[in-house]
This record gives sequence, C-alpha cells and structure tokens, in this order.
Amino acid sequence: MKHLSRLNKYFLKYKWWIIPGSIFVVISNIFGVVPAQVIGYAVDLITENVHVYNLFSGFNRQEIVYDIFSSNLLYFGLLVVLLYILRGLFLFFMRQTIILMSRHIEFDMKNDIYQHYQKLSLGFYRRNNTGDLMNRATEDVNRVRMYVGPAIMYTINTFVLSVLIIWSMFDVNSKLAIYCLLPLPFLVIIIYYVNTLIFKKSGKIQERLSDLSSFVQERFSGIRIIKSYVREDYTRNMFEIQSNEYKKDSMSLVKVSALFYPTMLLLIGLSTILTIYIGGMQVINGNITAGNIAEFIIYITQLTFPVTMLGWVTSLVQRAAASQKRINEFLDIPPDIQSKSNDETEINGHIRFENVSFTYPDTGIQALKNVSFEIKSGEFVAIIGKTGSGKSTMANLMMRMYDVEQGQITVDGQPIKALNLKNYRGQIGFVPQEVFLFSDTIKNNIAFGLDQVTDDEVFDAAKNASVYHNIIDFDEKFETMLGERGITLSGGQKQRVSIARALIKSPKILIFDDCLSAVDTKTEEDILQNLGKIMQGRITILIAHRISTIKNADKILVLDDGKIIEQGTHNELLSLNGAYTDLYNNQLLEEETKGI
Ligand SMILES: Nc1ncnc2c1ncn2[C@@H]1O[C@H](COP(=O)(O)OP(=O)(O)OP(=O)(O)O)[C@@H](O)[C@H]1O
Repeated sequence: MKHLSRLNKYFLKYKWWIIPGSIFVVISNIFGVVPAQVIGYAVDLITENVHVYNLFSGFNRQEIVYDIFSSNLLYFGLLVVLLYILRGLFLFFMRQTIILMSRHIEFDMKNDIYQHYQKLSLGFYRRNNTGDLMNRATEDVNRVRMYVGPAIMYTINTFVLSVLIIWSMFDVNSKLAIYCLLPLPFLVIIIYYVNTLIFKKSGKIQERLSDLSSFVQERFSGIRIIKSYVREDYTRNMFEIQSNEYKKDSMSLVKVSALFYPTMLLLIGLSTILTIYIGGMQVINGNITAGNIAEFIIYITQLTFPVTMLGWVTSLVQRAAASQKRINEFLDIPPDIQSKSNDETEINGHIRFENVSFTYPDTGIQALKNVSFEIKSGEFVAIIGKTGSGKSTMANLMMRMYDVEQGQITVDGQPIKALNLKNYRGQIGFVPQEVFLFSDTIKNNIAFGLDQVTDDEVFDAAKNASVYHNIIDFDEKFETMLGERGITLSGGQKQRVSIARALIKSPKILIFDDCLSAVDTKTEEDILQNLGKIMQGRITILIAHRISTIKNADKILVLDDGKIIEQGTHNELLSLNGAYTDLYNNQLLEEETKGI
C-alpha cells in the first residue's frame, strides 16, 4: 500500500471532486435502502387490506375499501419509483465526480510519466525496452486509475450500503439478520480468491497478447526478409505456437469465470432460502410480519452487489499497488544528465576535449581513451576511423548525451556540465547515423527542431540538403506523408531530409554522423559546398568513412580503438605517412579498381 501513497498529491489536488463524490455515494445509498422498507410496508398493507376487503364481502362498502386500497398501493408504488429516481440521480452525480476525477488523475499521471521519461538519459533507454516503457505509462496507469476511481467509489459504496442494510436488518429482527448474513463472509472469501485467480490469469493472457502483437509487428516489419528467405511457413508455425499459448490461457480463464457466477448465485440463493425459512417461523411466532420477509429479500439482493465488490475491490487495490510500484521505479530514477544553469547564452562553439576517457556504463566498453583535441569556432573538423573506433561516441559526448568520467569537455572555456543543457543543445544541429523520420509530412519532419517556421525556410533547408527536387516530384510535395501511412523514401532521400532538419536550425555547431554514406558523390559535393556557405563562422563536425568527403577539412582526427592516433589537415596527415595515408591509398586503389 505504501506505493499507492504516491497518489496522495493527486487526491489533494482533486479534493473538491472526491469530497462531494463521497457525499453523493452516501445519499444515493440512503435512497437505495429506503424503498425496501416502503415495499415491506406495502406488503403488510396488502395482507391487512385483503383481510378487511374479505370482511366486507357482500356489502356495498366493499368497493369503497377496494378504491382506498388501490389508491394506497398506487401511492406506495409512486413513492418507490420516486426514491429509485433519486437514487439514480445521485448515482449519476457520484460517477460524474469520482470517475471523472480518476480520468483527470490518469491524464496527470500519464503526463508526469511522459515528462519524466523525456528527462532520462540515453542509457536508460538502452537498459529498458520500449514495450516495458509503454506498458508502465499505459497499462499500469490504467490499473492505478481503477484504484483511484472505481475501487475508491465502490469501497465507500460498499461500506455505506452494508452499514445501512445491516443496521436496518438488525432493527427489524436480529435473529433473522444473523441467519441471512451467515453465508455472506464465505461469499466474500470465495470472490476474493476467484478474483485474484482471474486477475492472475488475465495478466498472463495480457502478457501473451503483447508477446503475440510484438511478434506480429516485428514479422510484418521484416516481411521483406521473410519473403526473400522464403520463411513464410516457418514464421506461420511460430505464430501458431504463440497463438496456441494464448488460446490455452484464455480457455483456462473461461473455466474459472464460468464457475464464478454459479457459486455466487448459489450462496445468495442459500441466504434467500434461510431468510424465507427462518423468517416464516418468526412470522408464525408473531415476531415479524410477512412484509418484513419481503424487505429482507430485497436487502439480500442489495447486499450481493457490495459483497461482490469487496472481493473485486481488494484485487483491484492489490493490482494497483503492484502497478504503482512499477511506475515509481521509473519515476524514482533521477536523470543522469542534470542541467544546473538557466543562462540563455549564445555559444561561439570553441570545443575542447581534455584527456577525455569514456566507458559505456551498460556494457563496460571503453569507447574513448584519454582523448584531447580542440575545435575552434568556425572550423570544419572531420573524424575518421575504423568502425567501432569511437566516432559516434565523440559526437554523443559533444552533445552531452553522457557525462565523461575522466578528463573534461569545455565549450567556450566553460565545462560542458555548467551550461544550460536545453540552450546548448538548441544550438546544435545533429544528423545521426541511423536516420529517424517521424510518420508525419516531409515539411513537419524538416521543421521538427523549430517552433515556428515559414515555408521558405523549409524550402531553403531542403535545397541546401539537395533534396528539394526529389520532394517537389512527389504529388503532395512537402505535404507528402512519410512512414507507415505514407510513402517510403530511399535511403539517400531519408538522409538528406534528416540533413535539412538539422540545417533549418542554423545551428552554431553542426554534427554529421556518417550521414552521407547513402548519398552519391555528386550530391555529396553539392551538400558540402552548401555547408561551406551556411556554416561560415560556425563549427561543422563531419564523421565519415570516405576521405574524398573530408579532405578539405581544417582538421582531421584519425581515431583508432578509442584513441586519436593522428590529427592535422589532409596534406599534413599524408606527409606523416601513417594510418591516414594507408587509408587514403586503400581508398584510392578501390576507386581505381572500380574504374577498370
Ligand atoms: N550506447 C552504447 N552502449 C554501450 N556500448 C556502446 C554504445 N554505443 C557504442 N558502444 C560501443 O562503443 C564502441 C564505440 O562505438 P561508436 O559507435 O562510437 O563507434 P563508431 O566509430 O561510431 O563506429 P561506426 O563507424 O561503426 O559507427 C563500440 O565498441 C560500441 O560497441
């Protein structure tokens, strides 16, 4: 239960929903119990009046007795209807306050979780899979909502209704009340156990279902591979196996549910039989009237609901506590990267790495070892090296996606940790190695980094990224949808849209992480030429594999196994006759072989 105490702040926020809501629960229950008493009176009235009516048999007055009798009955009937209407009205108010409050809390929780997720570092996203993140923000929140709404509402309801009914029962006849209530504790226990079983089983079914949907989603995303490797039959068999597991669990749930309602009805029936039997004896003894038996039967029927709810609510609370625990686990993770400053400063972009070493916390792989270099403002710097040598890691550290454990990174002479992170990252344009575009229009994808943007700015960015002509060839032009419901761009087109997205920001620092690999050499040259113009006086960092891409850089850093083994201009590096020269000669040879 301590996990659920995290929700108190929401209860406090919505106190003006829960307080009137609870009052409505009490009122609606009063209007629910009173009709039983009215019906009890009515039944007694019928027995008495039938008796009186028979006494006047053969007299003219019998008709007058009949009229009084029927108008009295009508009056009772109308009263019962009125009481039930009032009960319904307050039930409506109850739901309008408490259930609505639960929806508000659900909304707030989802927003709080989403906001917190966004603050967490890349390491967090590596450690936890997306499915789990989504489940905690949706499925678990939904279970908690069942606690803040229905569970609380039914708890108050059950408590008030049970007190009112039991009190009314004992008021009429305590012996009969005890006999009537005797089977009910068993009903509570049975319902509690059956509900826990049902929840366990449905939880398992839920897991199976999400496994099944992940399986289907992944296989359809990779349908090209399945078809080209002719693995349709194999995949269908795998689907059947998973589907069968789901079916087995579902069937076992059906068995439990099928037992649930008959058992419940049996115990309620037992209560009713006891009421009629014991009640009948009490009537014979003259302790109670026949109307009281009718009243008791209505009470039992009314008690069924709260008793059923008791078992259900207990399982709901248990499930909500387990879900809230899972939610708290993530909410309690502090963001690894903290920004302490709020200063909004424009950076020049003088970056220095001073003896920087970095090990990825999850894998323990040391990606950078004692790296030192400097990028002055306005410089075009290239990073080249074998795969896995630490190039992307360097880009990540420049954007402060991770904090370094040894050495330090400074920007304009200030430690990177002292900068206002939002303000700093806002001035960087990053094009990642693996392009990611949203399922949105091309225009919105390009404009993603800015709050407000004109069409001309989008067009210019597309022109500078040499993708403008491709886009205007599409029927919908810049309004063309990408992703699942839209068109699929070619690898090179995707890279260029991603470049346009970075360029439109007019960043102070532009980082290209090997994002020209799918672009032909002519287009690459055009882009680089455009960059030369746009990025004058700003920093451009280009990670690449082709020497032809980077030979004009002001400085080239050659990385190997996390260390900078050479640095200088193209000519300086060639004169060293080292790793860079080897790479250059190899690539030259490759070009020549291609030409033959
Ligand atoms: N997020 C991560 N978590 C753990 N280890 C990582 C992570 N990213 C990279 N590594 C590891 O760090 C090392 C350097 O990787 P990095 O991506 O910086 O290399 P790279 O030079 O950019 O390679 P490539 O040219 O193939 O993109 C590799 O051994 C890699 O396995």
